[in-house]
Amino acid sequence: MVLNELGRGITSALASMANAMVIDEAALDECLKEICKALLQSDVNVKLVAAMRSNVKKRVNVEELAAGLNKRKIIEKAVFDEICAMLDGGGDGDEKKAAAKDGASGSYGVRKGKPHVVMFVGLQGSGKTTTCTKYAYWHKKKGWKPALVCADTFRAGAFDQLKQNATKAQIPFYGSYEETDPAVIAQQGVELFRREGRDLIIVDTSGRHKQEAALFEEMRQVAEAVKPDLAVFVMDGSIGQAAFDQAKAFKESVEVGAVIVTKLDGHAKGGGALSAVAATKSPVIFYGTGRGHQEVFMLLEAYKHYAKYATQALKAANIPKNLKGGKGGDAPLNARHMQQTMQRMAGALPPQLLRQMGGPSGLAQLMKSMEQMGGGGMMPGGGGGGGGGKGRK
Ligand SMILES: Nc1nc2c(ncn2[C@@H]2O[C@H](COP(=O)(O)OP(=O)(O)OP(=O)(O)O)[C@@H](O)[C@H]2O)c(=O)[nH]1
Repeated sequence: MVLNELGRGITSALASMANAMVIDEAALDECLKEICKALLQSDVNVKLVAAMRSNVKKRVNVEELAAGLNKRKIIEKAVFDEICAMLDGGGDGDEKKAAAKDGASGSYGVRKGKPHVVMFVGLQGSGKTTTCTKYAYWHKKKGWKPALVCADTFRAGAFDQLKQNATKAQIPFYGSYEETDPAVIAQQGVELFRREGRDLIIVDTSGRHKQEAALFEEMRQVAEAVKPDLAVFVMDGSIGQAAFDQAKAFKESVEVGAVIVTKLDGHAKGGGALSAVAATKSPVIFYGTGRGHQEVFMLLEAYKHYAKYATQALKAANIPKNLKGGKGGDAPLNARHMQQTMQRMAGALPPQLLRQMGGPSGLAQLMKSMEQMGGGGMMPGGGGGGGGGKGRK
């Protein structure tokens, strides 16, 4: 996946700076140049890249840093924070958008104990219908009672597609072959499933493009009819630079609170996602990596992506490269050491990112999942990083 290449590019830029004889303005500039190159190659908007560079430069004045301070650590932390800010959209502190407290019980913006309506919006063919079912299925596995409503009256066959997906995933659905007003169908479906006690009602809408004013008006009417707790902007990972304008147009019409990037199993560079994050000020919550409803390791994929940056946090928190214990460094970590490591790592992560990961317990769970996946990419020095970290000062 191209995101891995981005992760590698960033890690290797930081590693070469760390290996420089002297960390001065020139070394910082060289490191930032490499990071910017990696971001641009991944299709991240040039303005965002420039802003990231200038923010890091504003935060770190290498020449003025007092002697004795660990310049490498300060620079890594600044880069890490700025990249995280690109990912999580900054948020607006709105309670309803607060991340789920327990990463295992719900995804971003939905919490157990209260019914939710989640509306999916996006361009034609971005993967809304497919992702609706994946999203429903993912939550069903976590004990939710999801239901799907097809408010796409524009594309012939949309209802049949949703019906087919929902049937395979064994999730109740609602739609109509006769009714032509999507707002009416959406309202009827939401009311029906509310009566049935469903706690996650997902409304799929037609694909539309920002030039289509009438379709945008229709989307506003659907939102007005169902008053979603969360509107999710679904974007094709290969959309690239166009993501910013499109996402912005959606955000101006409905209160988009989260982004899902699809088709990252293909050749998509994925960097456009960061533009959508910037335009909607909302975080990426899932990644779609396939057509089937069971390809629902999306949150884990997102976590994996965060993990790249969490790796930087581990370094910034000065946690040893090798998390294994014992004299030879080969024994498994004991529980106490692991807990201490988690605490230090949690302390080094920006609070918002930590919240998205489900707090310290979500972070611990993530570490465990990464271990189970056998990648070791989460662990510093455990693969995935460039350079191996020798000769570091
Ligand atoms: N490879 C891959 N294909 C995907 C993914 N998500 C969706 N697709 C495919 O993309 C195509 C469009 O997906 P849909 O879910 O129909 O998209 P949509 O946004 O609902 O489409 P409209 O309602 O026409 O706007 C379908 O062929 C899906 O199988 C993904 O993550 N990976």
